[in-house]
Parts: sequence; structure tokens; C-alpha cells
Amino acid sequence: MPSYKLVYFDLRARAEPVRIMFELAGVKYEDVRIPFGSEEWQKMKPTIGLGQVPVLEVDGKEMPQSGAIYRYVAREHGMIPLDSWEIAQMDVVIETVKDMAPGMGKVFLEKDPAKKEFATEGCQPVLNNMEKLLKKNNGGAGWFVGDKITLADVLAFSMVHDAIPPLIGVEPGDLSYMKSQDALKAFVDRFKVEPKVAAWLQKRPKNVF
Ligand SMILES: N[C@@H](CCC(=O)N[C@@H](CS)C(=O)NCC(=O)O)C(=O)O
Repeated sequence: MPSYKLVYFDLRARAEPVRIMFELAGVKYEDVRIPFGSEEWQKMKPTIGLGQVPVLEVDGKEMPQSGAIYRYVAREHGMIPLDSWEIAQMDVVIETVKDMAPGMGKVFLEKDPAKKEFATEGCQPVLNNMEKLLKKNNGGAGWFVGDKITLADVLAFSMVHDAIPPLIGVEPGDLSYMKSQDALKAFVDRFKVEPKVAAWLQKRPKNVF
């Protein structure tokens, strides 16, 4: 097993899917958390990867870009389907989850009315698409693709459980912003009680983002 060092800020954000995959796979890794906005980061920035984090070090070799890190870790630890069609279905889910980003970026910089609008209206079309994709596989009773957890599930969970709630001013895991996405809600409930995920949710640092 290679030696893994994940370098990010003291946040969940872009690093959390990697942490969740390492936990699911039972892989040991060094979870380096640089204080956000710190002097330490300003010193480190010119020396690491492409000057941004996350960076994953694998046996001392650096890998920047969260998307590349996600796929690499998922590939190494059995969270990418084997079949080309299923890989494409996984990518459809990942691209759909990414459709949340423009709306989220705007809300991040705004005050309460924008947060409320995003929760009640802005995020709903993407949630509906996620619901639709989930239901295409096994009627929505299992995971997004095939019959085991893939990167698609990890990214979908990170988005709806961890990333959106604090953005709209509620706790991670508070899904009250979901309207008619019952399969997606049930998916989150299923994912978070997977034993290794549940253990991680208990012990992970309690960051806002
Ligand atoms: N395309 C990159 C973007 C990485 C990125 O924007 N990282 C931010 C934190 S989420 C960062 O390092 N910000 C500090 C800086 O740019 O100095 C990725 O997906 O990894």
C-alpha cells in the first residue's frame, strides 16, 4: 500500500470526498490540515502542486486537482465501475452534482435572502436531476450506479449532506431544504449509516465548511 498524505485546509469542502473514500476503503493516510487564511498557507502556496489544495502525495509524489485525486483514489480502491457504460453513468452523476457549483458560488458571497432563495428554488432543479438519476438505478433503492458504492455516491453525499446545509445556514446533514427528493433523502440516510462512514462522521473535526 502506498503512503498517502492529503494536504488541504482545516475544512471539509474539496477534500472531504477523498477522506470519505479513504475511510470506506480502510486506508491509512496523513490528513494534513492547514489553517485556512493562515501565514503558514501563504508560505506553502508557492511550494506545493499548482499553488492550490487539495494535493495528494502518493509515496512523496504530488497530485493536484481534486477531480484527478477523486478518480485516482476511487480507481485504486474499487469505487469506479468496471464496465464502460457504467463508468459513463457515474460520470453523468458527477457532472450533475457539479451543476450545483455556479449557484453555490453566488450564495457563498451573498447574505441571507440569497441563501433562502438558493435553498427553496436555486438548488431544486439539480436535486431533481439527482433524484431522477438515482431512481434510474434499481428504482432508487440502492446506489447511483450498479450495486456498490462508487465515486458518484461519495460526491453526491458530500454535496447534499456536507456542502449545501452550511451554505444555507443549517447543520451538515440537515436535509430540510429538500422538497420532493424522497429517494435522494433515503440515499443519504443509507450512506451515512454505512459503518465506516458512520464512524468517520462521529470522529471527524466539526468544521463549518
Ligand atoms: N481546480 C482546483 C481548484 C482548487 C482550489 O480552488 N483550491 C482552493 C481551496 S478550495 C485553494 O487552494 N485556495 C487557496 C489559494 O488559491 O491560495 C481543484 O479542483 O483542486
